[in-house]
Amino acid sequence: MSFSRVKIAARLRPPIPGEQHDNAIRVLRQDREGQSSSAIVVDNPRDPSQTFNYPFSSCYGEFSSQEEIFERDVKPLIDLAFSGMTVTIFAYGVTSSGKTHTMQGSAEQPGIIPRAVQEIFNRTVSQHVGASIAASYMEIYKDEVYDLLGDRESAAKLPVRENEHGKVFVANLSTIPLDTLDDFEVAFSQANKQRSVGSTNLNSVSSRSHAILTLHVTVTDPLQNRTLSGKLNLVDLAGSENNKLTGNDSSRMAESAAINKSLSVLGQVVHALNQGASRIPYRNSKLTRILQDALGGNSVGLLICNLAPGTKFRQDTLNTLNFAVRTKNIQNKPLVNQQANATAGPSSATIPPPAARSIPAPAHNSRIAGPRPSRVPRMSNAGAGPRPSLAFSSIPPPAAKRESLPPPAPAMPAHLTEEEINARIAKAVELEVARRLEEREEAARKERSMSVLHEEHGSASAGSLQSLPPGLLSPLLKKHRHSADDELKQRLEELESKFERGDRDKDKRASDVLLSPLSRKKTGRAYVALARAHTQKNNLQVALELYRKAETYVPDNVKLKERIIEIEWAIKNDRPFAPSPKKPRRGPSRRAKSGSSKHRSAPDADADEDADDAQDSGKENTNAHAEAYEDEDEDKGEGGSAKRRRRHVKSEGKEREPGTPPKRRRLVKFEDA
Ligand SMILES: Nc1ncnc2c1ncn2[C@@H]1O[C@H](COP(=O)(O)OP(=O)(O)OP(=O)(O)O)[C@@H](O)[C@H]1O
Repeated sequence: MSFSRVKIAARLRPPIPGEQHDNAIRVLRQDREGQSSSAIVVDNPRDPSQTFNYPFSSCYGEFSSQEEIFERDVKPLIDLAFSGMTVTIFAYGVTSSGKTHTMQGSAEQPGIIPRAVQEIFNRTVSQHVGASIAASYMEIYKDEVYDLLGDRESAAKLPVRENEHGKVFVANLSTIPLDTLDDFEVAFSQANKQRSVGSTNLNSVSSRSHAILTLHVTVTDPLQNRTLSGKLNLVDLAGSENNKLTGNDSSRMAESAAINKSLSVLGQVVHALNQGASRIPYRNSKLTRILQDALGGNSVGLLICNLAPGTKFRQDTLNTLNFAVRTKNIQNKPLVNQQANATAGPSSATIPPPAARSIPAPAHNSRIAGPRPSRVPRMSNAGAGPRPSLAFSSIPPPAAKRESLPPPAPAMPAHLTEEEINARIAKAVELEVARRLEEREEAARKERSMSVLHEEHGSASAGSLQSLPPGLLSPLLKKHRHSADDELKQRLEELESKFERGDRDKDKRASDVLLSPLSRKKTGRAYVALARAHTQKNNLQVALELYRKAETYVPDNVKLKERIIEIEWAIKNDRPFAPSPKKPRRGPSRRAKSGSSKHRSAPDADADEDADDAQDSGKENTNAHAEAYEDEDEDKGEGGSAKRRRRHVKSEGKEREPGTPPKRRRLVKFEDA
């Protein structure tokens, strides 16, 4: 089976009138040796002389046009929908960051939705005589699903169900056939008037719901006697909200709480997928249930991270970008939805599409029959004007009519044998490092019992660290020297030589092949532990390489980035570097108690923190993004979260003396809080 990672694009909007403009968040583009790269750069809130870099293949700045985004990132995905795949594109970001602008746009600057519809029609007309298009459009408001193509005043809450093939669908959601672009324009404009919007301090037309437009593309392929059913899900998420900034009143607060909760669950789903968890909490919100296919399912995914500019939005931006980094690791397994045509009888390879109910097309311009009336109160759009309508005519026609459909994007490579080998190597590395950590823990425990004082001065583990073998992977290599598995031996040798040479490019490639998110995290943690050992021996250059290596496995780890900056600083200024001494544990951690991982109880608490506490950087904001990344602490109550935030706030505000290394903030560990 082929795998496909969720692709990430980041878009920084320009300042809007009345907003202060500063450069705290910016897009960096570089062209080196014919290779172009781009990144979002954010000033470190605690030290403006330092920055956080988030490299993504698609980064758009304030001058990027709607067309640029569509042509570069969306159009290629439309090919996949025509090949029978499900594609999900979702716009994510804090309120007022430009999600609706990106998805819908305006009459002057049409966004992804009108452009995608036009592109589908262009192709259908010019290339696929047998193609048909249909649409459904729903909103998730306060965790209930409503049909936006029906009469919203008397809308029923729609149930979310699963069909016999495990596909999640919204029951009774209407699907309208679209014969012309006009059909869509009329239905979509009408539906958007019904979408729940409200006015907040940050956005006069703020979306109060998540909106999901699905375009169904059915292509009959008479040559192969099959019908391909592709889908394009275009998702405009409601933005997470910091109620201090939005100035929400009580009714808006209820909406805001629902928005923040669903986004928090989205964060938990992404986190669980990254952890390789056996239970993914899709069912904890309608949003994640409906997006299940896009997150670890059979859909091809594009996440567009919308970012608002300036210091005011910096923490939200960091939260959004950290979410993006986590999402990037999610692997989907795209499937082609195809059915053998009736004359040929059912094909064994057939994957039936989800059993969503279609309703007949209304006559042109006619209202679509609404679902059963309900007593669900209609939410108020008071204080907000309608979103501007779209003008499809303003989208320029394609330059030239294409003669034939470009070949579908090649299937993603699925080197299963390679994966197996990699998994074994990852496991071997993990086991070896775990063994070493255990040895060290044992030694440290003995030492601690001899002298508590000694430990408090940070030298407790020094003796045990001396006993670490000089070669990093050599013991593993030795262990497998007589193994019958030549490929495994060869890969270990490669890893060994790559690492010892410090060949970072190849090294990165080696890290890329360890595919399981859990393995990545564990391996990252292992490298952090080794790096720390070298730091304590003052082998700063080696330690730096090891930390960088760790970063390739856990790229979203803010603390790790900070540690790298600190060591770089120490090397550059020829200063020794002393990691902060480990605080003694007050008692067994919650994780240790639950026995979830023996790595967690390793004595190298700093390393453990380094690998785990990425998202803790500045959680002062009480918005949903921040909550979403606190999801490690699954059973935390709100009080616990607030307590942690207060502690973080307390630790802020101490300025660094010029000429001293950047201080590493010691974060309160979840277990301690
Ligand atoms: N790239 C852009 N260029 C110009 N204006 C933009 C851009 N992105 C957003 N805007 C403007 O910023 C404002 C907020 O954008 P938008 O309503 O799309 O945000 P949002 O993320 O959908 O907010 P919410 O989550 O509250 O619905 C709007 O006035 C919009 O026109």
